[in-house]
Amino acid sequence: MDSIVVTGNGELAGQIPIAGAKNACLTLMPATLLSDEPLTLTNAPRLSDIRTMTDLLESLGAEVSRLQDGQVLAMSSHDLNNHRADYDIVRKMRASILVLGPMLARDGHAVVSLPGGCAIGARPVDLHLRALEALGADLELKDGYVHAKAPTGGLHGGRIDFPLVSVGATENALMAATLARGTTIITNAAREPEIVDLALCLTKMGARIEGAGTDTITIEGVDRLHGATHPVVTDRIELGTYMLAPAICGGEVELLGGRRDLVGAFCDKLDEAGVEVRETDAGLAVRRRGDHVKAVDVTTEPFPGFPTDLQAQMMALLCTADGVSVLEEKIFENRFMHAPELLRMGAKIDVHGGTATVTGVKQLKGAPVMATDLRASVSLILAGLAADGETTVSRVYHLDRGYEHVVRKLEGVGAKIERIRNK
Ligand SMILES: CC(=O)N[C@H]1[C@@H](OP(=O)(O)OP(=O)(O)OC[C@H]2O[C@@H](n3ccc(=O)[nH]c3=O)[C@H](O)[C@@H]2O)O[C@H](CO)[C@@H](O)[C@@H]1O
Ligand SMILES: C=C(OP(=O)(O)O)C(=O)O
Repeated sequence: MDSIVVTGNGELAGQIPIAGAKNACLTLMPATLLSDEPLTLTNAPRLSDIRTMTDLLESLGAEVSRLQDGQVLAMSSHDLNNHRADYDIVRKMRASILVLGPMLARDGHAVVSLPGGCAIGARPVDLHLRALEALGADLELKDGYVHAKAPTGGLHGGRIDFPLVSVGATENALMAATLARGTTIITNAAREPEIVDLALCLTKMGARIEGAGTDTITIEGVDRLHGATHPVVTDRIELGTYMLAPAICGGEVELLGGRRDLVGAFCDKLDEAGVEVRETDAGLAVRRRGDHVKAVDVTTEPFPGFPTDLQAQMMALLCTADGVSVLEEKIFENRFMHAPELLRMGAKIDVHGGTATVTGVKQLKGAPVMATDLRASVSLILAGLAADGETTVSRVYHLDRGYEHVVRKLEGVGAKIERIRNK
C-alpha cells in the first residue's frame, strides 16, 4: 500500500487549482440513468470514487467514456440491460445508493445492495427508502438488497417531509421525482451546493424544479428527460482543505476557482481564528495574520453551516492554535478517528462522544500515522506540513477517493511531500 511522506518546510506560496466536486459528480453521474440520451459532465475530478461510480454505471449497461485526460465524462444510458447494483461495487462507496431513485423512476424496477456502515458512522439509508415510498414505490428488503418496484404507470408525485436533513436522500428523491406523475414537494431538504448543481443539471435535461438551495423543493414531473452538457461545480471541500495549508504553515496561497459562497461558514471561522480570506479575480487568496492562529469553537451542521467534511482538517489547524478549541461533530457519530493519530504527532486532544477539546501546542512533531478515512487522511497531511520533521501517512488509498494530484498541488506551493509507491 502506498504512503505519503511530508516534511515540515515552512511557509507556502503560490496557486492551487481546485477541481470539480467529488460529491456533486457522484450524484450527477447517476442522473444519466434518467434519460436515454447522452449526458456529458465537464470539470469532472479524477478520483477513485468516480472510477467506482463508472464501474457501477457500466455494470448496469450504461456507457461511460472519459475524455480530455478524464476531465470530461460522456455517458449514455440508452441500453440499460441490468437493474441490479451488486454488493461488490456498492460496498466500496455509499453514494452507489444514488442509482436507486433514477432506475426506479425511469424503468419501474431496481435491485440495489444496501451499502452498510462505514468508518465514520452507521449511515443508514432509511430516509432514501421512505422518500421513494412517498412517491409510490413498493420496497422489500431481502438478502441485503433493496428490491424496488414502481406501481403500474410509474412513480407518482408526493409529499416528502424529511425528519432530518440528508444530502443523499434529497438527491435520490429529487432525481426520482423528475419523472414521477404530478407534483412532489420535499421539505427539510438539504441545501448543499451539490443539490443546487444537481437541480441545475436536471433542469438542463428538461426537469421542472423550483427551490433547490432552500429547504423546500417543488418538482413537477415530466414524461421524459433529454441529454445535456453540464460543468461540475467547484469542490468546496477540496477548496477548504487547501485554504488550511497557508493557515497552518504561514505564507499566502491563492485557490483558483475558489468561491466564498461555497465556504461561507468556514471562512467566518477562519476569520475568527485570525486567517484572512480575500476574493481575487481567479478565486480566493488566504494568509494567516500572525504567527499562530487563535482557538475557535466549531460545530458541524448541514449547509450553510460548518461542513462535517472539513472538521478533521480544521482540527489539524487548531492543534497549533493559541488556546483551547471545542469541536462538536453533529452529523456523524464516529468522526474523530484522526484524533488518536494527531496525538501521535504531539497534539493535545480529549474526545468525549461527539465533542473534541483541542488544546493548542507550540509545535507538532512528525510521526508515522495511519489514515482511517478520506478527510482524516488529509488532516494528517496538513498536520505534517506544519510539523517538525517527517510524517509518514499510510493507507493513502482513502485519500485517492477525494483528492486528485495532492502531491503535485502541494509541491506547487512549496511543500515537501512525496508519495512512496509500495508494490
Ligand atoms: C457522496 C456524498 O455526497 N457524501 C456526503 C453526503 O453524505 P450522505 O448523503 O451519506 O450524508 P447525509 O446527509 O445523508 O447524512 C446526514 C446524517 O443523516 C443520517 N441519515 C442519512 C440518510 C438516511 O437515510 N438516514 C440517516 O439517518 C446519516 O447517518 C448522517 O448522520 O453528505 C454528508 C453530510 O454533509 C457528507 O459528509 C458526505 O461527504
Ligand atoms: C464522507 C465523505 O464521502 P462519502 O459520503 O462518499 O463517504 C466525504 O466526502 O468526506
